[in-house]
Amino acid sequence: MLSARDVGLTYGKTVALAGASATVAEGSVVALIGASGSGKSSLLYCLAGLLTPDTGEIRLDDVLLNNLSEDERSELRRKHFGFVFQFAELVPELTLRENIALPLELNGWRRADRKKRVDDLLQQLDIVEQADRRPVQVSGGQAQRAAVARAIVHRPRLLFADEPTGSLDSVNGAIVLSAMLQLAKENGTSVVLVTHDTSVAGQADEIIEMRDGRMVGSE
Ligand SMILES: Nc1ncnc2c1ncn2[C@@H]1O[C@H](COP(=O)(O)OP(=O)(O)OP(=O)(O)O)[C@@H](O)[C@H]1O
Repeated sequence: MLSARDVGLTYGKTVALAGASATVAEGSVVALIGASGSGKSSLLYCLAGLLTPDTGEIRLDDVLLNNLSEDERSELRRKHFGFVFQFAELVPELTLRENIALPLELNGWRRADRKKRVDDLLQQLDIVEQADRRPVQVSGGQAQRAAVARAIVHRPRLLFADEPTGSLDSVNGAIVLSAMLQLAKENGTSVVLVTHDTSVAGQADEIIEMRDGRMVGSE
């Protein structure tokens, strides 16, 4: 469904990706692992249409992402992609409930449908009591669970997660990860996950190990 072929990306003199390829099948969980600086996040951002590679192709079904305009790419992300980053990156002025509802507002969901969907997720992620607090008024694990809810609330086809458990202790990390993977499965969402943690990677359907900007084994 989503694929990168022979992707190259440089930042000035730094080669971040040197012919990286990857395929994400419908409904599967793919973990990107590898040493610091090996290009994991760069590949994730290229796959997600947040960065445009210098060379190579990114395709979603038959659509070549490289050829889309910035507006077309952001519409694709808004409708079909969800994102979880290491630090929840919620909007600080909004409550957890309001943060989670944001993608639904942007996608034009009706108020009653928004409320039902957000209430369901608050319950599934066990943050009902914190729903009307702002991010600074909840724990890191609760904020990250809200970030997972926000990433998946509009039932995206793809969820991109960059070290989603990296800022949490192991107990909270495990809770966030299992919630994320379970929700993804229920929604038929594929997941692309960058992680340093082998126990996290172990829960993926497929592991892609990066070294020097490409997949290990493809040199
Ligand atoms: N915005 C940027 N400007 C300049 N160089 C960058 C930028 N982003 C990444 N790089 C460089 O590109 C290379 C690949 O970075 P990338 O973040 O993809 O690696 P990573 O495997 O995700 O690393 P980490 O595990 O440390 O996050 C690194 O050498 C990095 O320093």
